Amino acid sequence: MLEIAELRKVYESPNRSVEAIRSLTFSVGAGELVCVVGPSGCGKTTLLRSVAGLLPVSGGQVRVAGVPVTGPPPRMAVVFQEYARSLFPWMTVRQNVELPLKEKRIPAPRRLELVSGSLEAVGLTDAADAHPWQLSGGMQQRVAIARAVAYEPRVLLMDEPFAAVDAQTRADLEDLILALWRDLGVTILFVTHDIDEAVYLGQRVIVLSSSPTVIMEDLKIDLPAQRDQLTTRSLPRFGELRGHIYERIQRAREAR
Ligand SMILES: Nc1ncnc2c1ncn2[C@@H]1O[C@H](COP(=O)(O)OP(=O)(O)OP(=O)(O)O)[C@@H](O)[C@H]1O
Repeated sequence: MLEIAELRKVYESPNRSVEAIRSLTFSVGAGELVCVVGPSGCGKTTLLRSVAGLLPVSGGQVRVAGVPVTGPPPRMAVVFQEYARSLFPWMTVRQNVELPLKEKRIPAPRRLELVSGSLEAVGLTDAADAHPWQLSGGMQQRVAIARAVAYEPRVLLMDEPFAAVDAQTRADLEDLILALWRDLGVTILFVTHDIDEAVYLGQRVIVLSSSPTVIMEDLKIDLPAQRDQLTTRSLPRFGELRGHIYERIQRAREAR
């Protein structure tokens, strides 16, 4: 579904050039959930924005379902960390979720169906007529997730989506993503700086080096497919995988 081939990104400005990504090559199969971790500033957001077609790349190519990305690809949705900035405060929850569907020119009856279905999936049916600023941070992020889900994406990109919520809400949102992923069969590329979160969610975890970035490791997470916060996180294998990734990232930081 996603092919990233020798992706390179250099940010050029008149007095400075920053080589954010040197060369990245990996792919994500249809229906896979792959997490990306790496030291701060290693280019995780740059990678995601390149895949989303929001940033011109300096070299290499990104393909979605075989088609080279030159702008935002169809049927791709992105959830960012800053939910407060990604929702329109003057619109209700329902209107926020509906907006991209209007832009996609989906007929009104189908829009209603998709909006109700996705609000129900994230447990926000009762908040449909509230405004984002009347909701907690975790609820606002669920609105952003509902908006992405209503769009019926085949690829969902998530950029540290839970970094700004408290630990309990974060665990709930992680489980929400796992449930949606299983139900919808969507392909997910999930960027996080939280190693535990990457191991808990991912079928694979890609570990990036410090900038200029290359892949340090592409690790299969051989934990049972059925995951839950208590059992999965207390498995000895969970600890081993976490320790292994932690050590790789430490090494990446020291090599800077
Ligand atoms: N618009 C820009 N212009 C110039 N340099 C940039 C720009 N955006 C990012 N960079 C640089 O590219 C590198 C990668 O940044 P990026 O935000 O992609 O990293 P990140 O891994 O997402 O960081 P973090 O984990 O701290 O969120 C950094 O050195 C950053 O300073």
